[in-house]
Amino acid sequence: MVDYSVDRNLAILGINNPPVNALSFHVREGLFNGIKQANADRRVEAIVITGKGKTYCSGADIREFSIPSAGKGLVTLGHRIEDSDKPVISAIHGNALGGGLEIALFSHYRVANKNAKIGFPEVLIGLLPGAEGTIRLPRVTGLAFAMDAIASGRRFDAQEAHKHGILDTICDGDVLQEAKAFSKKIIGQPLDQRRLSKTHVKDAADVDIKFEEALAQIKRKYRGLIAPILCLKSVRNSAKMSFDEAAAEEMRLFGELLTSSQSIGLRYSFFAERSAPKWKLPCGACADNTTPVDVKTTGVIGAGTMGSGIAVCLIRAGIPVILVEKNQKMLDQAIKTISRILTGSVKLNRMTEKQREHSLKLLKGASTLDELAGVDMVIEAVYENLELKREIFHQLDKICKSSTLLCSNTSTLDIDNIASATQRPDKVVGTHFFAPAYIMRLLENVYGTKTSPTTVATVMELGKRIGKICVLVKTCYAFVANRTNQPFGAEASFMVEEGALPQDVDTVLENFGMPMGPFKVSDLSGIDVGWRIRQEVAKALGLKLTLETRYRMGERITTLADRLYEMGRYGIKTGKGWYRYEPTNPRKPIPDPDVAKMIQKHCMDMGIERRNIPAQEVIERCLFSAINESFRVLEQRIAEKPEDIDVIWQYGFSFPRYGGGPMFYASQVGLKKVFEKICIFHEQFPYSSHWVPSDLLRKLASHSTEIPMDKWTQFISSSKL
Ligand SMILES: CCCCCCC/C=C/C(=O)SCCNC(=O)CCNC(=O)[C@H](O)C(C)(C)COP(=O)(O)OP(=O)(O)OC[C@H]1O[C@@H](n2cnc3c(N)ncnc32)[C@H](O)[C@@H]1OP(=O)(O)O
Repeated sequence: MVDYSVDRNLAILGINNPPVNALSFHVREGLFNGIKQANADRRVEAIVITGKGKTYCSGADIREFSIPSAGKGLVTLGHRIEDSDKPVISAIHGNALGGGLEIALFSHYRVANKNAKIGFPEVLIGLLPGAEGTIRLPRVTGLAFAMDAIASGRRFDAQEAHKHGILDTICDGDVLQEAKAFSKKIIGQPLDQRRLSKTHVKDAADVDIKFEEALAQIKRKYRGLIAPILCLKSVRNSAKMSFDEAAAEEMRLFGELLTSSQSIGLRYSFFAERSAPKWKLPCGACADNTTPVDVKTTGVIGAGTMGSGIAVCLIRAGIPVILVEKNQKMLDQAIKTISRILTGSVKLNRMTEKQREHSLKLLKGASTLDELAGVDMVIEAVYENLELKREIFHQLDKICKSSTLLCSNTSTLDIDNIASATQRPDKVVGTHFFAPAYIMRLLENVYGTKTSPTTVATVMELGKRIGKICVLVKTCYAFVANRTNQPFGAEASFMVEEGALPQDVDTVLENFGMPMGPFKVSDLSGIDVGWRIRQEVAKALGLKLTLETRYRMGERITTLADRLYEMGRYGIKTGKGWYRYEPTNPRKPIPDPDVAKMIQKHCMDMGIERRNIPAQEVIERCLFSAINESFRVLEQRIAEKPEDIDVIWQYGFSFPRYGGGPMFYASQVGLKKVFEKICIFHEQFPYSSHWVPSDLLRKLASHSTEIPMDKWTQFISSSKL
């Protein structure tokens, strides 16, 4: 794990732990022994720590944090490095992150390649740089930089690190050669001033002001998160306490964070996000054994909000788009909107003006499908109507070259049904983007019964190219995202009917960690949008909708949202929805007594007795109903693994990252407790089929011990299939 070699008067310790050279136990041991050996070796005058392969070191092994001896030995190793009688130079290329940067700060000198990335990302997994990082960095850079870097977790480049004194030199080429040349200048120089534990924080006198400034910013930016605050406190200690006292306190704070539920959730989320792109089909095809085809040109059908947003994603990533819209006025409007979105990106420094111009050149408007004959991939984004989509796919099948992939941005409709309108069902797939498509990171890719592995590989790869987090799911009504979110929204509305007000439900869920409650989301996305979908579904089922009912086809429903629609309250766009909005601050929701009156009248008319709904009930009914549906989705193999569902909730519905997602939340509450509560709600609300307990959940909950998440799906084959 650490290769030891001697090159003339230099000992080279090469960290060799692919893929990211994490500081796992054997790496720490190897470095410790290497330093010892080099100090005992008469030939050696200086020691270089470097990384084999693509990177120097990306930090502690995050998986080891779940075992009791987490990170033990890193500080001991660090002290061994700093105390070395022979100078130690860290030669950095690729990444020096977290514990990797700490090893560099224990070293006496640091040289780096100009492309290296440096940082303390621990806060992103709910921790702080607990191997004296919060005590050492301010001694090098001063307090303001250290507070910002440690509490934000951002990665910065070698130039910035050099400017702030973290790096002694940066080079263009091979960093090991640079370290060798550098060693000639420093061999024989006294080391004491190079040992950061012997130095002081230069701007210590300003610590209180800087702390208060940074704290105010952190509280605004990272609402509800503990780690950024403890990061700041530990940096403050570096200026107020002796080195040893601050280091001891840092270790205590690290221990507190390590066992915090936020860090446990964030560490889970780190790996869940990385597991999502590792798709697998029932036939055995998977990401590792399937090659995607190269997509050079694309077409997008429909220049509405979704189509325009998807076009932005593609052209921004350098992929040409033909945007087809038969209504010329809409097409012109969409092209203007796309241009405006890209101008916004320039203003936010997310792209340069030159990149914006280049992207816009990749966009071509067209009025007929014939223009799509030669493209490699088409994404249809017309409104949610099965017959319309089938007709479009039928035509595309005749127009497009035989290799063209045909994708639908449907959010609910069966992919098999759409694919059966073509002679190429193997090349038909769902690509479900989330609004606004150019902002939301999730792409829910949906395979049908006949979708080929190559088609799946291609949409997964395309998603990655355009910067999305892709999750693959199997076709069914509403797929995973909307299907598991539906009961969550339904229960929120039922509770308003039973006694809560929209703002009560929103506040509880926001306190839980959702950035916006469901009623604020509904106002943002448009009450008319939901209304139109309900009308379409009713039309397809041949149903006549009425406001004066509580049941439809044996299921409990609520017509509260339809009543708002009838009142012309479409949400933010009309200045009124579940809330009201002042023209002076059109995005700020204000609880509206008119809505409360409407709700009360509705309840009176429908004979519903209102009651107080406790906060705990709001959380349990919203989340447990979604969890129950999620277990069904797993059971039916619509989602391959629980992590996929959680990633969908994080990136599609902004579930707090530290909460993991509904499945992780269920694992933390305990499946037995979740199951028992679901059974109670099922008894209480017999007309909501989302409360019928999932068989898989029942099976898992019946075990005497909690079954870990990675074993959940094993219980499907042994029971139902
Ligand atoms: C008293 C005790 C005191 C102890 C104090 C300890 C203080 C130190 C704490 C730390 O160092 S915490 C870790 C800090 N480092 C990070 O958070 C880095 C996390 N990794 C990344 O940001 C990225 O992985 C990367 C390094 C930028 C590389 O990105 P890339 O896109 O190239 O690859 P990935 O797909 O993300 O990763 C590849 C592979 O590697 C796994 N992995 C990455 N980093 C770690 C890690 N630090 N520990 C364990 N595993 C890691 C990642 O999960 C991927 O593997 P698979 O999941 O695909 O199997």
